[in-house]
Amino acid sequence: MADTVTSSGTTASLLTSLEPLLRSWLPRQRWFAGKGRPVTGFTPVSVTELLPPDGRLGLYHLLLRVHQPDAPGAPPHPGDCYQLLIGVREALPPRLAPALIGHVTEGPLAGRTVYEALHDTRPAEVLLEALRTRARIGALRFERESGQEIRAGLVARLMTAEQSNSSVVYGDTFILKLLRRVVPGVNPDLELPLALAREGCARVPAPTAWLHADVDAQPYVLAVLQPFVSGAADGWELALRELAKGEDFVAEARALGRATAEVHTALARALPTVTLGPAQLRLLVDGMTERLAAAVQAVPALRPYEPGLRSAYAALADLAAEGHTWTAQRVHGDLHLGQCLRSPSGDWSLIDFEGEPARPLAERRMPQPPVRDIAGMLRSFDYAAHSVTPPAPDWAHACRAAYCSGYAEVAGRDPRTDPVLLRAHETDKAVYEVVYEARHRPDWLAVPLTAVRRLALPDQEARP
Ligand SMILES: Nc1ncnc2c1ncn2[C@@H]1O[C@H](COP(=O)(O)OP(=O)(O)O)[C@@H](O)[C@H]1O
Ligand SMILES: O=P(O)(O)O[C@H]1O[C@H](CO)[C@@H](O[C@H]2O[C@H](CO)[C@@H](O)[C@H](O)[C@H]2O)[C@H](O)[C@H]1O
Repeated sequence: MADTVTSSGTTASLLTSLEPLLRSWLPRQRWFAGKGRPVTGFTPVSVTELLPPDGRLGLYHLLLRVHQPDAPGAPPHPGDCYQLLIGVREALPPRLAPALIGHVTEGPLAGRTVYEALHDTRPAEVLLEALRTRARIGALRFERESGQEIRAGLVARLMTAEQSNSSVVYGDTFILKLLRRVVPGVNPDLELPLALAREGCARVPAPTAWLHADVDAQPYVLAVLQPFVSGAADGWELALRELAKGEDFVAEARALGRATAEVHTALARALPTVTLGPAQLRLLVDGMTERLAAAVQAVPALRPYEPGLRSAYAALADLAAEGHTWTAQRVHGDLHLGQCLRSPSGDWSLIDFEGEPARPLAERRMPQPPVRDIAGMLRSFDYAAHSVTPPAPDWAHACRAAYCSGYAEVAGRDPRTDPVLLRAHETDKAVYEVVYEARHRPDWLAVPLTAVRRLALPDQEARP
């Protein structure tokens, strides 16, 4: 552990007290990626006292490596590192009951209650104030983009929607996304919006400030503050609303296609692009094939479709062998309707450039064919249409076509002109979704499995 800044004596006691409480609390959090395996222990990566516990409220920032038995067949892993903001109080007021982690029974903090401090306004406001003043506390570095101001005294509220990370809204002005599972290195959730903002692309809220830590000479991006798009609705809720009314979503799908193309065009200007020749395409296909094999192990319901799904990748390998090449660039990496925000004036923004949370950071930062994001959105229209009763495949088909047309209007190239590349990427995404749902929302598993059945059929190349 690098910098540890606490009042004397409280660190060891805090960690000892927390261990049994976190063992049962952590696996219940939506953002906890190690579900299904017991938590066997912790190693502190960094512990920073933000408020001493001698007053009414104590506040700790923790980076904890969480130990779990390795998943069956997986290579040995040191354990994921999670970011926690822990509050300490004498007792919790009723409004904070959902934030309870547990009651400390031993040591200097005995009799106190520890809780998830992001639910509490004062701790969340401590973070904003630190960003506003560019504070340095222990290993924590609170940074603010030059020329960007933060007004003092904005009131905090935690966003209640369960996500991969946790977000706090300040007034109606800013939103702070606190990353939960953190890895050292450049984080695309800061890197890409900053690059886009500096490129003048208005389709992404520009980062105002961010938190990072240097631990054992390793940089960690921990949180990003952006302007809050007030009154926005996300594409997923809008799509479901239209489906419920029996209305199409074609105009919005086209606008989303245009917005995606604008972001892709700006990313291609701001960051390097590469040509994928036979060797790189081989690696791309190998990656897809390996992910499918791992997914079949994890979710046996995929097994009957494995040969059909493999044929999607084999078709891409054949084109590569014939000498086809494609351009790759930095992309969003996990684009779906929930990542698209429509402002009250009707403008679309894209958010959450973290990529697929389960993938290694180096992989998420690699240039990829832009069709990867397009496939994500096409899957999302299909998701919406298959999450209602009765399913509405024609609704999805119309959205998918309109999205591709909108994309082509801006990018000058229609993704449907590359059906083999598109099918391979849609297949890869559907396989990812099967694993994601099996792990996080088993009740939803049938939705991507429906797509898997379709994508495993050999005549899919002509779609959408
Ligand atoms: N700039 C923003 N303005 C308004 N709402 C936002 C903004 N950024 C994110 N949100 C809301 O916060 C939610 C979570 O943000 P996101 O970046 O997708 O986090 P996660 O990685 O946890 O999914 C989004 O679904 C959206 O509703
Ligand atoms: O938490 P993130 O937004 O980073 O993304 C993860 O969770 C998403 C679900 O919340 C998941 O998306 C899948 O479900 C969506 C509907 O809830 C659907 O619109 C998407 O098309 C579908 O992939 C996403 O895959 C996962 O990475």
